Amino acid sequence: MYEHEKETIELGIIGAGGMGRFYAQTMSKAGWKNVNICDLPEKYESVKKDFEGTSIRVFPDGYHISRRCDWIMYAVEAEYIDAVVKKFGPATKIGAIVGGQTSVKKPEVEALEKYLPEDVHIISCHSMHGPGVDPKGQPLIVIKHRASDEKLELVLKILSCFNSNIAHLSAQEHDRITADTQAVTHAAFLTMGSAWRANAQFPWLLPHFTGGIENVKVNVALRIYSNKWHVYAGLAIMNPIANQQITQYALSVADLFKLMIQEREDEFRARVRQAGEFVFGGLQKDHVPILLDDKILDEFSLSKIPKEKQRTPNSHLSLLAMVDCWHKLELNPYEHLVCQTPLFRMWMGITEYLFRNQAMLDDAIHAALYRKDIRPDDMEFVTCARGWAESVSLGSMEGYRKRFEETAAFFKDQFAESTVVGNRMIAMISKNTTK
Ligand SMILES: NC(=O)C1=CN([C@@H]2O[C@H](COP(=O)(O)OP(=O)(O)OC[C@H]3O[C@@H](n4cnc5c(N)ncnc54)[C@H](OP(=O)(O)O)[C@@H]3O)[C@@H](O)[C@H]2O)C=CC1
Ligand SMILES: O=C(O)C(=O)Cc1ccc(O)cc1
Repeated sequence: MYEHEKETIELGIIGAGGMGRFYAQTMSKAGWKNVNICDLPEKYESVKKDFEGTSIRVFPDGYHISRRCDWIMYAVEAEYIDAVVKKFGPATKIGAIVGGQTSVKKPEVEALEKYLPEDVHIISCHSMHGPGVDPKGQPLIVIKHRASDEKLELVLKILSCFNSNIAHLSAQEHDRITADTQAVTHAAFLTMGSAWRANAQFPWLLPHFTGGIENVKVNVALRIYSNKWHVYAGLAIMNPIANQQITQYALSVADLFKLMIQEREDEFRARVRQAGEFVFGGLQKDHVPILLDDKILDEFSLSKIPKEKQRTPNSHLSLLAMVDCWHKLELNPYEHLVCQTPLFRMWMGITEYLFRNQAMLDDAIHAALYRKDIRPDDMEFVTCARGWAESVSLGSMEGYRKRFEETAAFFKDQFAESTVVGNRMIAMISKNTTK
């Protein structure tokens, strides 16, 4: 397919990190003959070495890419997008198509509009998964920002090699939806990690954090902390809508906690019930649950605790607060599945599981109100949720990095194992992504 284009079109990627390499390799494997990539000039020799023996061409910097390529993708840190496009954008070949892969589109399209010559087309994209995940069936957002239909057609041909589910959105729609699908999800898992660290807990050693949906919490939190901090910082701090949503999440956590410690059972139950009805009440009778059964999740444990000792009740404050947050923001997460990432799907899956399983929800509510032995965990969760929300609203990338790295260091010995288990979990949950 597209044999002529594959021989003649020059594809270019600026930024040879995880995503840039993943794009270059996938395109080259699909038969695109002219795939070009660069990173920073000081990394030229090492990147060249990494691509030795492949047909991918490595260049010293973005000027080389800009001057020769017909399709160009900036795959750099969101924080640097303005500076990098400012530098190389003006050298773009006449009539080329340019876009970015950053996880937040407002700063990206602003930079492209500002620095690219007017005869250049702007079509951005965003794969809704990390570089280690099979792209087949995962959402791939395409943003035709300033381009002819003919150029869009060419971009769709180029991106077809991922076999992803293409969704067309504007930059604004993208940022509104991903604030929920990604930024709040990450905030919840980041909070779990820093709360465990604050309590000096390795959760896989504790009965109330092992088995079933607890395994998702532990694996996903560790997966995030084992990745690059700038990905999470960029999409939270540089997206103004993300800030509002993360702030509401922290507020929901704190409000619920205040009702819990005063044992105001009626109000607490009413608030959880109303939120649950708002989010899940409209589901059709034949709705297929995202997770079929939480027993499936038992096999994704990092724990060595025997199964029969598992399952002591947990308040699931993180999940109750998520549903409360969606309710307060009047936001239906099912409408956002168009931008789902594997981690969001997992998060939705366990939330849906809890709220549609009345016995489990009752146990969680009871534990939240009356089990004093888990209060220290919930108290740290409240503190850390507010800490992350403040860190995002202060807008300091450096502050975010410090918070992130402190917790990452605490968990680092477990990363190798959690990555393997996390990959299996993502493969399981992605099986019916498109359904
Ligand atoms: N990782 C993920 O799961 C996903 C990430 N994204 C987004 O894609 C983008 C890239 O992410 P990812 O690949 O993970 O990050 P990486 O940090 O792995 O890659 C970014 C690369 O760009 C390089 N770079 C920085 N400035 C320049 C420059 N002036 N010229 C050439 N190269 C430069 C960086 O170098 P250095 O490290 O020295 O700064 C780095 O090697 C980010 O915006 C991220 O938000 C999108 C989807 C998924
Ligand atoms: O699945 C997730 O949320 C991830 O953490 C991976 C990820 C990170 C950044 C993106 O822009 C898209 C996907």
